[in-house]
Amino acid sequence: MIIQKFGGIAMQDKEIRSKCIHHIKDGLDEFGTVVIVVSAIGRFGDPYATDTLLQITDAFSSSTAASDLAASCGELIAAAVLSAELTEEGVPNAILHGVQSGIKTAGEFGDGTISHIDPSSILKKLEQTNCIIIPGFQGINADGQVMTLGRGGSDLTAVALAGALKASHVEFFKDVPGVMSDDPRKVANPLKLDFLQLEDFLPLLDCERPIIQKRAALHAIKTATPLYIRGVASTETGTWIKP
Ligand SMILES: Nc1ncnc2c1ncn2[C@@H]1O[C@H](COP(=O)(O)OP(=O)(O)O)[C@@H](O)[C@H]1O
Ligand SMILES: N[C@@H](CC(=O)OP(=O)(O)O)C(=O)O
Repeated sequence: MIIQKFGGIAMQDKEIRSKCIHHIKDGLDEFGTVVIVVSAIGRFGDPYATDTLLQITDAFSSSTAASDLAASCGELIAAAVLSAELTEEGVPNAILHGVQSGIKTAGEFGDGTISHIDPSSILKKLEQTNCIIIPGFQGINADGQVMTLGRGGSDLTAVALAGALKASHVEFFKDVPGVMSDDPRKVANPLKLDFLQLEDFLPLLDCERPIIQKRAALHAIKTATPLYIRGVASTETGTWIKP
């Protein structure tokens, strides 16, 4: 089993999502079972992007619980869209969201942590289908409320699920071909790295827009989970990051 994570850019439109579906089919062929984690579609200005949802009303500053519930809907919509498009392409799949995913959270709204994952519902569903979609960035707290996991939190969802489900690794699909020696938006012609130790990856995440959430990388160190970061639009070899 592997985990595949598709972020907001990889989910941006149907054309790019068809490339995601190609990677999912490849994952199913090679590894038999794929658990997919999706982020909200697009970036600010796109109708269901996280930053768009967070600005529906300035009253969200008065209720972080309400703000989290609204923000979580972006990933729910993304899961529904990808599920329908996979079905259209002949790939049977199921969505598990909210309490069904077994992801329990603690901490503050807007910046929750995963306290525990009960994998039983996912494992039960995997007896019926080998392709499951989990909306990233969210879990359910001890009071049964939806809580989000901090910006970039779908990465943490993916890595934490890998640990709980004993997946062999997590594949991240990006608008860059892999991890570069520097952010290509900031530095011209950075080198693509083929291999990194998880510890050596951490300093590359100390920037304004890291390639994955730092908390997700720290979780991968804790659970010794290998990560593979690759371009969504190509079959070019990406970057392996291993314990
Ligand atoms: N060292 C790096 N190598 C490659 N990309 C990097 C690096 N550091 C930061 N980035 C940025 O990460 C972006 C991809 O991450 P992001 O857009 O957050 O993906 P996602 O939507 O999948 O979470 C790239 O467009 C790039 O600007
Ligand atoms: N959609 C959330 C969670 C996330 O991880 O998104 P992305 O994978 O697009 O960075 C955010 O914008 O913070």
